[in-house]
Amino acid sequence: MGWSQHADAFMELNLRAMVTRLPTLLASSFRLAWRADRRAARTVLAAEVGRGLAQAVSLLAVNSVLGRLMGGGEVADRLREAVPALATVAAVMLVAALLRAASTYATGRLEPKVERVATELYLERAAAVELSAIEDEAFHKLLDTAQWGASSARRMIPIATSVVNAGISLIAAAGVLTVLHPALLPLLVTMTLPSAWSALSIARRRYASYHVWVQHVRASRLISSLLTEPGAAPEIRVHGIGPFLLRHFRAMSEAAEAEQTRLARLEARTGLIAAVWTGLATVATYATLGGLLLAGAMALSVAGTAVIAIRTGSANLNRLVLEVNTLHEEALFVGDLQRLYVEAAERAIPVGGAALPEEPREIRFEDVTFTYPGSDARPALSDLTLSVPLGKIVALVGENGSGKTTLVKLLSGLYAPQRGRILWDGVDAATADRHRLAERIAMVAQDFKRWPFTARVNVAIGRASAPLTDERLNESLGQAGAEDVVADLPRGLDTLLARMFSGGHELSGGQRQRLGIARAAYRRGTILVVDEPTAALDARAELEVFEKIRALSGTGQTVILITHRLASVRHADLVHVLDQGRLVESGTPEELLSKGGVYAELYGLQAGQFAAPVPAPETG
Ligand SMILES: Nc1ncnc2c1ncn2[C@@H]1O[C@H](COP(=O)(O)OP(=O)(O)OP(=O)(O)O)[C@@H](O)[C@H]1O
Repeated sequence: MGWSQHADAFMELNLRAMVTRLPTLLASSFRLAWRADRRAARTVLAAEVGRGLAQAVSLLAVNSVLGRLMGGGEVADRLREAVPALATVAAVMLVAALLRAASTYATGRLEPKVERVATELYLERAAAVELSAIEDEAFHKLLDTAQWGASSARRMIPIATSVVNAGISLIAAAGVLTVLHPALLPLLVTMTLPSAWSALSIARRRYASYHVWVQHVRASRLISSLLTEPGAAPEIRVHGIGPFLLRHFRAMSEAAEAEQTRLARLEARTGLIAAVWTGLATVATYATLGGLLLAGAMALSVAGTAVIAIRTGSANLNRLVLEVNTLHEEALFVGDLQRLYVEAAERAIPVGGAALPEEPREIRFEDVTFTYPGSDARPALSDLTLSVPLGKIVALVGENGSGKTTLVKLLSGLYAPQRGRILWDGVDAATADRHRLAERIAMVAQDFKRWPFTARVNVAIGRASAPLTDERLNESLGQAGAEDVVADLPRGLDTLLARMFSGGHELSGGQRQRLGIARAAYRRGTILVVDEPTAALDARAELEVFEKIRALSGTGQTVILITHRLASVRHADLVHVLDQGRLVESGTPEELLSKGGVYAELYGLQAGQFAAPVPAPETG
C-alpha cells in the first residue's frame, strides 16, 4: 500500500538525496506559510536572509579588528585603528538582534495558522470521501498516520526558518574561510559529516519503526479508551472485563517500550561512533592550522579569524544537518498528509452528475450484485431485481444478514453496485448527482448517531443547512411522537445529550430512537428509510411510531421500512422478502400470507409465539 512504499522511499534516502530534496521541502513549507499568512511569511524570509548577511559582515569586521590589533605599532594606535571595525561589529549585532525579534514574532504568528489550515483541509477532505473509503482499512491507516501531518507542518515552519538561517550563516563562514585559506573549507566539512550521518541514521530508524508500530499504537489507544468509555462501562463492571483489558494494555505497552529501548541502544551506539569520528577530524583541523602557522603560510591574526570562522561554520553546519534532518522527518509526516489530500480527493464523492427526475415514480434495482469492498464473503446482494414505488410504504423483510440494510445503503447512494443498475425512472443512479440524491433521503439507520449536542440540535442536525425554526422542530417531534421525550428532559430541548459533560443527560434506548425518527422527519427528505425503527420501543410506543410512519406516507412521503416485526408490516403497500442477498418474494402482505412462502412462514412463527400455551409451573 501507499504508506509502505513511502517508508521504502525514505529508507533509500541518503545524504545526497536529502540535499537535493531540500529546496522542495523548503518551498512546500513556504507555500503552506504563504497560504496561512502572507505578511508573516514575507517577514520571516526577509529577516532570516538579513541575519545571514549580518553574520558574514560581522565575520569580516572581526577579521579586520584582529588584523588591526595584531598589526605593528603602538597599542593605542592599533586600538584606535580598530574602532571603526568594532563599531561595525556592534551595529551588525544590533541589526541581527532586531531581525531575530521580527522573525520570532512572525514565526510564532505563522505556526498555529499553518496547523489550522492543514487540519481544516485534512478534515474537509476526510469528511467528503465515499463510505467505502472510510471503511477501508488501508485508507484508515493513512487517516491515522496523516493526522500527525498538520502538527508536523506547524513544526516545519520554525525548522525551515532555522535551516535558511543556518544555511546562509554557513555560506558566510565558508566564504570567509575560503578567502583566508582554501585548505580550511574541506576540513570544516570533514568535521561535520559524522553528525550528518548519525542524525540521518537515527531519523531513518525512528521513522521505519513508527510505520511498523503505528497499528500497535492504534490498538493500544483503542484499548485504553475502552476502559474509560461510558458505553463500555456497565459491561466492564458487571462482567469484570477491566483486568482483562488492563492486562492487554500492559502487554502492548511493554512491547512498545522494548522497541523504544532498542532504538535508544542503537542511537547511543551511532552517537558514539559519530563522536569519535568528529573528534579525530577536529584534531586534524587544528593540526593543519598549527602546521600552516609554523610554516609561515598564515598570519596569526588570520589564524584567529579562522578559528572563529571554523567554530561558527561547524556550529552552523551541525545545526543545518540536524535541522535538515528534522525537516525531512517532519516532511515525511507532512508527506503522509499530502498523500491523504490526494487520495481523499480521488476517493471523494463526485460532485455534479445527471439530474434526477423531479418526481420519480419508482426506483428500480436491475440485476444488482454487490459485495462489500475487501470482503471475501458471498455477495451481500445477488442479481437483485425489484421495484420501490415512490409515495408508498415498502417493507423489506428477511432474516439476519439477508441484505436489507445493504439494499437501502445502495439506494441511498452510499455504495455503488459492482453489477447491475439502480434506476430512478430510467436515470441511472451511478451517473446522477450524488449530493442531490442524498438531499432526498432521510434515514434512521440501525446504529444512528447520538450526537453529543442538545436535544434541539440532535433533531435539527437532520437538515443542518436549513434555518432552525421552532415550528419545523415541533412538527418533526410530533411526527415522531417524541414530544413526551422532550417534555421529560430536565431542560427540554436545551438539554445536553452527552452524559460525560456536566449537565449532560442520557436517554433510554426507546427515547433515543424516537428522537432519531424526529431527526429524519425534520430532514423532510422525500424518501424516509427506517431500519428497525421500533427495536427499542415498548409495545405501545411501537404501535404509535408505526401509526406516525403510516401518516407520513399519507402525505406523499415514501417510506422504506426494514423490520423484523411482521405485524407492523401489514400496513405496507409492498413487501420484498430477501434471503441471502436474493429476492425470494414480493407482494402485498395479504398476497404473501395467502401464498404460503417465506413471509407466511416467518409470520406464522411470530404469531405462534403468542398463541403457544405458557407451560404451567411445576408443582412439588
Ligand atoms: N460494512 C460491511 N462490510 C462487510 N460486510 C458487511 C458489511 N455490512 C454488512 N455486511 C455483510 O453483508 C451481509 C448483509 O448484511 P445486511 O446488514 O445488509 O443484512 P440485514 O438483512 O440488514 O441484517 P439484519 O437483519 O441483521 O440487520 C451480511 O452477510 C453481512 O455480514
